[in-house]
Amino acid sequence: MKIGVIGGGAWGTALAQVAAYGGREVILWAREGAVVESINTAHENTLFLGGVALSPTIRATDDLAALADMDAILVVAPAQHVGSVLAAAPIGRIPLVLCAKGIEAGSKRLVGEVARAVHPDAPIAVLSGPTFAHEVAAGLPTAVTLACEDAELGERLATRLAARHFRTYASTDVAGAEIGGAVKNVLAIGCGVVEGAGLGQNARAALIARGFAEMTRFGLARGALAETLAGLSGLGDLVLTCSSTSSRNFSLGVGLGRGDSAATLLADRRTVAEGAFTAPVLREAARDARVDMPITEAVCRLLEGAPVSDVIGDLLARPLKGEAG
Ligand SMILES: NC(=O)c1ccc[n+]([C@@H]2O[C@H](COP(=O)([O-])OP(=O)(O)OC[C@H]3O[C@@H](n4cnc5c(N)ncnc54)[C@H](O)[C@@H]3O)[C@@H](O)[C@H]2O)c1
Ligand SMILES: O=P(O)(O)OC[C@H](O)CO
Repeated sequence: MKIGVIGGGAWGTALAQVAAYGGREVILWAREGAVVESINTAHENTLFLGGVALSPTIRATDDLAALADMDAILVVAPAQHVGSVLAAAPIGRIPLVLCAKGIEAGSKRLVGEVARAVHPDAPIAVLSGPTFAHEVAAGLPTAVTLACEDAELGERLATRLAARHFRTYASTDVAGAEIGGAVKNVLAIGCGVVEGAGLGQNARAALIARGFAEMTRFGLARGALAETLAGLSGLGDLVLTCSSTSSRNFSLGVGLGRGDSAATLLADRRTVAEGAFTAPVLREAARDARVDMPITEAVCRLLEGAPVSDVIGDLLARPLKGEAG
């Protein structure tokens, strides 16, 4: 099976490394000439995943046409850029495995909806779960959801993309897998704020639990299955991302919690913190669906510059209610 990867950031590179196990050839498209050069000459992505020795069977290119005869393509560009990158790629009927976690600003579309609009003939799958790129690239174990409406194709992709340390669990709930990954990034910013503002570990655990309630309400309203939201791509990834400064979203929140502005924190980064872009559009989508998402609303206010003490005070001052509500 010939596997292509679109996106030469940390996750695209780590997934190329997984796909290359057993000596399989992988072609990775990267936007940056420096990434292409570094992978092809030194077998390392010094810009986004330095220190990891990559398989020599991974070949990098800056030409999307090189992906024209792949059996499957992993799409690992940031969510806001998936539409533009895919529009320039020769996809036709090649199955697309979407690995970005976010919602497109403006259109309010999940990444799968974006891909379907650009390439209506391409089968769509989603790969998502608790996966820090540096751990996966180092061969540490994890497990992910591989969701595809076509169950047979999903099983085939799950089998082909699995490795000894990278377990894939097949599902047919594409929306559920996508919503978990998109929403957890926003909640991770909130948990980072709790850390940065020194609000304690009880507060972080409470925020994870109430955040999961929020993710579930939104997911069910958008047709997701509860078991997907409680699985690897939902709760599993939520717990990971809300617990570690290895998360770009969590660490952005830590900075906000210490009183830095989002503009300052984001200006210093080459890497993507998807939650910062997903939060405002998730708030809009939740309001459209009449789903109450107070933590998402709070994260949006923090990103917009509201003082941490005001936002936390307002969250805590909301009327008490039943836990199931
Ligand atoms: N890094 C991880 O541990 C990890 C794990 C799972 C999922 N993801 C998801 O994978 C996706 C990609 O993240 P990453 O960590 O690989 O990226 P990264 O933060 O390592 O690198 C940034 C990426 O954004 C790309 N980019 C920047 N501007 C662009 C533009 N205008 N058009 C197209 N591409 C542009 C860069 O080329 C680079 O590939 C995100 O949705 C992220 O949430 C990341
Ligand atoms: O660094 P983050 O916050 O983008 O998280 C990376 C992955 O999504 C974790 O599964």
